[in-house]
Amino acid sequence: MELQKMFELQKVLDRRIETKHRLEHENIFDKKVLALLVEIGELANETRCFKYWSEKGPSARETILEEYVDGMHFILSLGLMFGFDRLSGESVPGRGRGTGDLTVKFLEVYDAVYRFQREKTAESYMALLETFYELGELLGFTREEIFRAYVSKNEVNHRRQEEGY
Ligand SMILES: O=c1ccn([C@H]2C[C@H](O)[C@@H](COP(=O)(O)O)O2)c(=O)[nH]1
Repeated sequence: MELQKMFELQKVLDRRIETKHRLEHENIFDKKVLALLVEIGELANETRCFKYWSEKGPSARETILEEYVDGMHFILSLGLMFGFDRLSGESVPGRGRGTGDLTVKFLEVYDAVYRFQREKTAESYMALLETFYELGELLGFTREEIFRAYVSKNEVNHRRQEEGY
């Protein structure tokens, strides 16, 4: 299943980054949370959904998808820190809430991140993953598309580590 495969790829990338940057004994939880919050902000910026003062439209779909999977990287990475990859099972059941206002959904995602940061429970993690998938659905991305874009960005991230990014 896609989610399980993404967790596997994320584990390999994270190990590589941690070894290269000597982070095996560091607690980088807060940095990962902040990195995720920044990625969500970058994604919101590309959609321009909240820019009521502007007439410019959103960025290209591909650009938005790439920002989305950057966020997915950090969500998976956070889950791996607590072994929640094993809990996620076969699939994340969509609550069918991938509809509605994009701005509201972004705020729900931020809320889910903060809740997970406080609680660090399997339940709050699954809620975060679900809300993030709902955001993806609202942006018009299928799970297959998300998976393919994730794999491709994961490869880019490996290359960047090779090149001393
Ligand atoms: O421990 C980490 C650190 C970074 N990334 C990935 C996630 C994003 O795809 C990308 C962020 O890179 P910037 O372009 O924002 O520097 O790096 C990880 O997967 N794991």
